[in-house]
Parts: sequence; C-alpha cells; structure tokens
Amino acid sequence: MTRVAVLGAKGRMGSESVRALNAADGIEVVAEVDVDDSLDLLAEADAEVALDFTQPEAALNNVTWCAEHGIHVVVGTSGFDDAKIDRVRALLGDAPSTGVLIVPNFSIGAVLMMRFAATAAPFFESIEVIELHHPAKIDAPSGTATRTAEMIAAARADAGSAPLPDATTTDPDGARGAKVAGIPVHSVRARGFTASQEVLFGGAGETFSIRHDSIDRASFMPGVVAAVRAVPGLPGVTVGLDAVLGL
Ligand SMILES: NC(=O)C1=CN([C@@H]2O[C@H](COP(=O)(O)OP(=O)(O)OC[C@H]3O[C@@H](n4cnc5c(N)ncnc54)[C@H](OP(=O)(O)O)[C@@H]3O)[C@@H](O)[C@H]2O)C=CC1
Ligand SMILES: O=C(O)C1=N[C@H](C(=O)O)C[C@H](O)C1
Repeated sequence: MTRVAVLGAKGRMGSESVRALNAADGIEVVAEVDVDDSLDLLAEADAEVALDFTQPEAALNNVTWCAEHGIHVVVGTSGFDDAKIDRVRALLGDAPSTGVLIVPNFSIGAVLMMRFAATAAPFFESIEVIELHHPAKIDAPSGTATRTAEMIAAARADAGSAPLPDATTTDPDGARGAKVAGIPVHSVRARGFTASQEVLFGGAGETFSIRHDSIDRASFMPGVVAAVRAVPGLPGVTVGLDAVLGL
C-alpha cells in the first residue's frame, strides 16, 4: 500500500482526493491535514507521499518540509512558479532520492489542451488565453493558464516566431489582459464554472480555438491517483502530468 497524506484535506480538491485515493487499489490515506494541523502528522502517520491542495502561499513551505523529511510530494496547488521550483531543486541537490511532481492541471483534457496549444503556437500570428473559473478561486491567472502561456511562448521562441501583433497604445484598466511570457491571459470568475480554458489563435483569414471544460472535479481524480502512484519513481522535480501519462 502507498501511504498518502492529503494537505488541504477539508478543501474542495482535498476532500474529493481523499475519497478517490481511498477508493484506488494499493493506496491508503493515512493523514488528512488542514490549515490548523501540524505537519508532524505526516511523520507520525509514516506517510510516503504527500498531496498538496492548499493555497499558493502555503505550498512551498509544505514541499520544503516534506523534502527535508524524505516524503515524496505531488503539488496540485497553483502558483508554484519557477522561483519556487528553483528553491526545491536546490534543496533536493544533485542526486535527489525524493520526488516532487508539480501538476498545474490533473485533467487529461487539460493536459492535452496545453500540448495542442503549444503545437499550434508557431503556426498563428495571434494567440490569447481565456481562463474561466468559479468565483471562490483566490488566484489569477490560473496555474493552468500560466503554464499554457509559458508552453506557447517556449514553442514560439524555438520556432523564431514574430511578436504578437497589437496596436493598443491606451489601456489604463488592463482590458488587454495580463501578459504571461508575453501572451495575453484573460481571467473570468463566474458562478456556474468549475475550470475552463480557451486558447484563441488567429492567422490571415482564419481563427482557431482549443477549449477545455472541467464541469466537475471528478475530471481531476484519475490524474491525482496516477500522480500519487508515479511520484516515488520520479526523483527530483518534474513539472506536468505529461511524463506520468507517457506523453
Ligand atoms: N492541479 C489541479 O488540477 C488543480 C489545482 N487546484 C488548486 O488547488 C488549490 C486548492 O484548491 P481548492 O481545493 O479549490 O481550494 P479550497 O480553498 O477549497 O481548499 C484549500 C484547503 O487548504 C486549507 N489550507 C490552507 N492553508 C493550509 C495549510 N498551510 N496547510 C494545510 N491546509 C491548508 C484551506 O483551509 P482554509 O479554507 O481554512 O484556508 C482549505 O481547507 C488551489 O491552488 C487551486 O488552484 C484546484 C483544482 C485542480
Ligand atoms: O482553483 C481551481 O479550481 C483550479 N485551479 C488550477 C489552476 O489554477 O489552473 C487547476 C484548475 O484550473 C482548477
């Protein structure tokens, strides 16, 4: 049995993950940790893997504690940016034995949407990302949108693509969106959405859209289970579910 601790266990993702992990073969949730609990619970429960669904300000501290205690971590919490990843890499050192798997989005459709967007990126002049989430989400832009924009920007840099055309000179209220790696990202927070994203492409005489909708948090659970199973075999830092899915 893989012994798992869920951090943020009372939250929307944490509580659903506890149920999914306990229903999965060969996995047992041995600690359910939330905001007022000590991380010592993980050691007391002899957890082998931790799953973090807390909040952006908390995740780095949790990952650091786990790495220092030799507990593999799957990070589902958004906002785990390059600066945090560098801190974790430095902590793990050159010959890591502990795995830290950072997954901006666990749903298979979202993983494919990001891959397809990166594939399409060099073929169009214009690209904009629109992410749409439930109004209880505390961070913007979403981790998925940030990762998508970074993948698009990397694909365009590799291909030597031109900058996106945009004649805007006046935008006092940020109507053109946030710029993530130079890609405009627009965040919508509205009742009725769980987690959706559309990537819009424009070229001469044509537009092209890639859209993904998570309409229920059930969409994330197969990825959560797969990530928990995989992380002990992935020493060091891994970003994205792609390696776990064999993509
Ligand atoms: N990678 C993915 O596929 C997905 C990622 N997410 C991300 O996961 C994170 C959680 O989302 P969601 O479940 O909706 O949020 P919730 O607010 O519903 O859950 C977060 C839980 O973590 C608790 N918490 C806060 N700080 C700590 C801490 N230091 N230690 C332990 N528990 C803590 C919160 O307590 P309290 O409410 O009292 O603060 C709350 O119970 C977000 O960053 C979100 O963006 C969400 C969906 C999918
Ligand atoms: O907060 C959420 O709900 C989600 N957060 C993640 C993100 O920021 O990308 C993943 C998914 O979009 C749901």
